[in-house]
Amino acid sequence: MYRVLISDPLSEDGIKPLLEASDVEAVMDASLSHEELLKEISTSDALIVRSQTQVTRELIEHAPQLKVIGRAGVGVDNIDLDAATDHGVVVVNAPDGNTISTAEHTMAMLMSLARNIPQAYHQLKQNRWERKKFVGVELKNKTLGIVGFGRIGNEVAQRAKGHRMKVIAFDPFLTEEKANKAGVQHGTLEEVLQQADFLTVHTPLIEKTKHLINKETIQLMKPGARILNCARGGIVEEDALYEAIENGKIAGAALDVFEEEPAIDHPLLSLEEVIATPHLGASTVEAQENVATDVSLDVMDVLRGGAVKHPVNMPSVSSEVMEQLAPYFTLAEKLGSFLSNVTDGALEKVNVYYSGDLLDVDTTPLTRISVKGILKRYIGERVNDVNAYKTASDKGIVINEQKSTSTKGFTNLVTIEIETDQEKRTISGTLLNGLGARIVKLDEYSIDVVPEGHLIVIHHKDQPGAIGRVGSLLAEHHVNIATMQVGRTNQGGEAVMVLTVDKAVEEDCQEQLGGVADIQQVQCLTL
Ligand SMILES: NC(=O)C1=CN([C@@H]2O[C@H](COP(=O)(O)OP(=O)(O)OC[C@H]3O[C@@H](n4cnc5c(N)ncnc54)[C@H](O)[C@@H]3O)[C@@H](O)[C@H]2O)C=CC1
Ligand SMILES: O=C(O)CCC(=O)C(=O)O
Repeated sequence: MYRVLISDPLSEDGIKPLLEASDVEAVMDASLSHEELLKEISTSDALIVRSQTQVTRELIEHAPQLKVIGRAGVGVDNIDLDAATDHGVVVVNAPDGNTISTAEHTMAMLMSLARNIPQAYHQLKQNRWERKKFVGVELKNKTLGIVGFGRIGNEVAQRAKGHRMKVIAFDPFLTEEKANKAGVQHGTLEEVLQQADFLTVHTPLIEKTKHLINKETIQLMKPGARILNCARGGIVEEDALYEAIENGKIAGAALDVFEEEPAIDHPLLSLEEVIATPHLGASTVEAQENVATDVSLDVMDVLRGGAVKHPVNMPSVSSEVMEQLAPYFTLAEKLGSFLSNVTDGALEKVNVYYSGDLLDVDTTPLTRISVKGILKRYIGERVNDVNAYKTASDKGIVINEQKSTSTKGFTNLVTIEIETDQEKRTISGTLLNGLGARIVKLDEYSIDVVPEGHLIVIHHKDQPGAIGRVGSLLAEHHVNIATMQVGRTNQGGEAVMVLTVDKAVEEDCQEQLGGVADIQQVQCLTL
C-alpha cells in the first residue's frame, strides 16, 4: 500500500484516480503545521502539493520512504529540486492542465488594465460615479510584447491577435520559423521591451529570469507602457516597478504573482495604477481538475514503476521510445551490476555502446539504468534512475554513450566498458528473441549466460580437470550447479568459467575455490 500525502488543497474530482486506487492510502490535509508536516512525510511514499507547501531539503530529509513529489501545476520553484535529486526522489509536474486558464486570466488582466475596470468598480461600490478619471486605451493596433513564448505565452499571443494587437515575442527557444508559424514577430529582449505598449512575462522563475524586468530594462520601454506578470513574482523587480509607476514612466501594472506570497500590505498595492489578483491564474474548476488528475496519474505511475510522463528532475522520454526501450531495462541494469561486481579498483569511466535495433533509438534512459546497476555495488539501493547521473558526476565518474555498427551477429547488442584505476573490463549482452536477456561476452570471452541469480565467475588455465575440481568442491559445500559456461581464448590458454548456482556461495567455499589448481581468480555475485 502506498501512502500519498496531499498537503495543499486539490480538486477532489481531479484526484479520483488516486482516491479510488486499491493500492493507495491518500492522506489529505492542507492545514498541517511545520511539525505535523515533518511527521506525516516521514511515513509517506509520495507528496502532492500546489504552490503553498514549501518542499525544502529539511522536509525531504525527513522522508526516508519518499519516492515522488507531484506538483499539481507548472512552477516548481517551491520544491528543492537538488535535494530531491540527491535523495533519488522523482519530481513530476502537470504542465498542460492550467495553460488555458492562465492565458485567459492574463487576457482578463490585460483588458482590465487597459480599461481600469477594477478601479472603476471599486469607486462605484463606494457610490462614486466617476467617468473622466477612468478613460482607458484600446488594445487594437497596440503592441503586446511577450517574454517567454512557451505554452502560456503562445496561448496569450493567439488571444491578443484576436483583439487585433501586434505581437512581438522573445524566448531563447523561439526561432524565426516558429514565430512565423505562430503569427508573431520574433524579437530580441531589447526589441520586445522597446516596442511593447503592454509587456507580459511568461517565463519560469530561474536565476536568468530573476529581476529580468528591472530598473535598466524598464528604461528601454516606451513611456506610458504597461506591465503584466501572471507568471512568477520576482521576474519583475518590485521596487523598480514601484519607482517606474511613481515617476510616470510606466502607466500601470497587472500582477497575479508576488515575490512573497501571500502579498499583504504590499507597497505596490497602494498604487492606484496597479491592479492585482491573489495568484489566481490557474484557479478555475477546469484547470484544477486537470492538474489534479494529471499529477495523480503520474505519481501512481512512478510508485508502480511505470513510465513518467512529466518528470522535472530527469529527462522526459516519449511513450514510443519508452516502449522500445522497456524490454532492455533489466538487461542494461544487470550488465552494469555484473561488470561492476567483477571489476577491481576505483571507478573512473563508463562507456556504453549500442548497436543493431538500438542504433536509431534515444538510449539515454538505458545508459542511466546501466549506471544505476554499476553504482549499486558502491551505493546500494540509494541510487536510482533519478540520481544515477548526478551521483556519478559528483564522484567524478565520466559517462559516455556511443552507437556502434558492430553487432557481432546479434540483432541488438549492449556493451558496457568500465575503466578503473586498475583495469578495464567489458561486458556485452543481448535480448534473444523469445528467450530473454543473455550475457554474450565477458572481456574477450564469448559466453551465453542468463544474467540472474547467484553467479560464480572463475578465471583459470584451460587445463584438463579444472572444471571437474570446481564441481567436486562445490558439491562438498552442497552448492548445486544450475548452468555452466566456459569461454577460452585458445586451447590451453586463459579461460573463464561462469556458473549459475542455486544458493549464494559462502566465503570459505570461495576461498577454497581460489586455492584449486589452475584457478587464478574467483568472484561471486548475486543479480
Ligand atoms: N499565475 C498562475 O497561477 C500560473 C503561473 N504559471 C507560471 O507561468 C510561467 C509559464 O508557464 P508555461 O508557459 O506553462 O511554461 P513553459 O515552460 O511552457 O514556458 C516558459 C518559457 O519561458 C522561456 N524562457 C526561459 N528563460 C527565458 C528567458 N530568460 N527569457 C525569455 N524566455 C525564457 C522558455 O524557453 C519557455 O519557452 C511559469 O513561470 C509558471 O510557473 C503557470 C500556471 C499558472
Ligand atoms: O496552484 C496554483 O494555483 C498555482 C499554479 C501555478 O502557479 C503554476 O502552475 O505554476
